[in-house]
Amino acid sequence: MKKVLTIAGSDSSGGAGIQADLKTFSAHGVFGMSVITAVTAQNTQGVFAVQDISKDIIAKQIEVIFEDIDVDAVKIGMVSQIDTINTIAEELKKYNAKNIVLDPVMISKSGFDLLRPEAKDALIKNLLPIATIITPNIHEARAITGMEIKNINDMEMAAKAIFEMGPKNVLVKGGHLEEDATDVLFDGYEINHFKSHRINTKNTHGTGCTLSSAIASNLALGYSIFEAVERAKEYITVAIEHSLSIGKGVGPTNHFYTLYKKAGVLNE
Ligand SMILES: Nc1ncnc2c1ncn2[C@@H]1O[C@H](COP(=O)(O)OP(=O)(O)O)[C@@H](O)[C@H]1O
Ligand SMILES: Cc1ncc(COP(=O)(O)OP(=O)(O)O)c(N)n1
Repeated sequence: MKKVLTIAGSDSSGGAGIQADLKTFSAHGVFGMSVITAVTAQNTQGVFAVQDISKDIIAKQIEVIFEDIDVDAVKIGMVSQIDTINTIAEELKKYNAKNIVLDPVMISKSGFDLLRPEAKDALIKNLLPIATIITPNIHEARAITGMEIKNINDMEMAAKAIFEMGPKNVLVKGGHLEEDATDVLFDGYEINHFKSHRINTKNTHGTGCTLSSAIASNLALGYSIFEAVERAKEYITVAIEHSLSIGKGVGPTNHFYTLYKKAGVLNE
């Protein structure tokens, strides 16, 4: 069985972060493992508190996994602060980790800083260059490049600018634009678009976490970058189409639809 590690924060309400990642891994039939970087007190209405985990225990979690288990892919999500970022970069380099999917989480949909503003430069300098693929949303692509992004053409320009910072592939996600939900992939040679219709729902909590974990799962399973993104886009589209009205705010994506549909035991 392929083994995939998520290095990310915990979302107490289960819609984003580590919890979304592990659900996505299971739905892809890969074995999920986790290194927790921070614990958030969060629900569908917002993020209310964060406790960062110390760099020593983050390093130890990574070390004991890599010393024991062959890791086929790594997804990096919420990294919170400078110490955490530098520790993750050092450890992943030490173990020559492969198939690294970096979701450069910065601000939650409710407006909470999941990355401290002063840590942005460390993320760009130390995590971008080790990423097999980075998956910024429009806001994150703007923060990384300083460019205005208002349409697909701007997304393409931003993807090319981020590529120059070191990652092997860049996927700029279009979930926050108003037209169709088109994501733009640049692999250093060509641009590809992954387009779906915009689904009219308020329940989009954890979409970025789900997409990046699906890409990591597909890379672990041996798909190329193009195929991994294509399959992940199909997965997130179904997960949003059948998203769940759980809680009073922005509900989560649905990982069970794909899983149970495959098993023929769908119980909506
Ligand atoms: N309303 C929507 N309809 C269809 N796809 C969406 C919608 N919102 C987001 N997506 C897709 O979900 C994925 C995550 O995108 P996005 O919401 O931009 O990321 P993030 O959660 O990091 O802000 C992308 O593939 C995007 O195109
Ligand atoms: C612990 C944790 N990690 C990441 C996020 C961000 O999730 P994302 O899918 O980018 O979108 P929203 O959660 O902001 O809807 C998070 N909220 N919590």
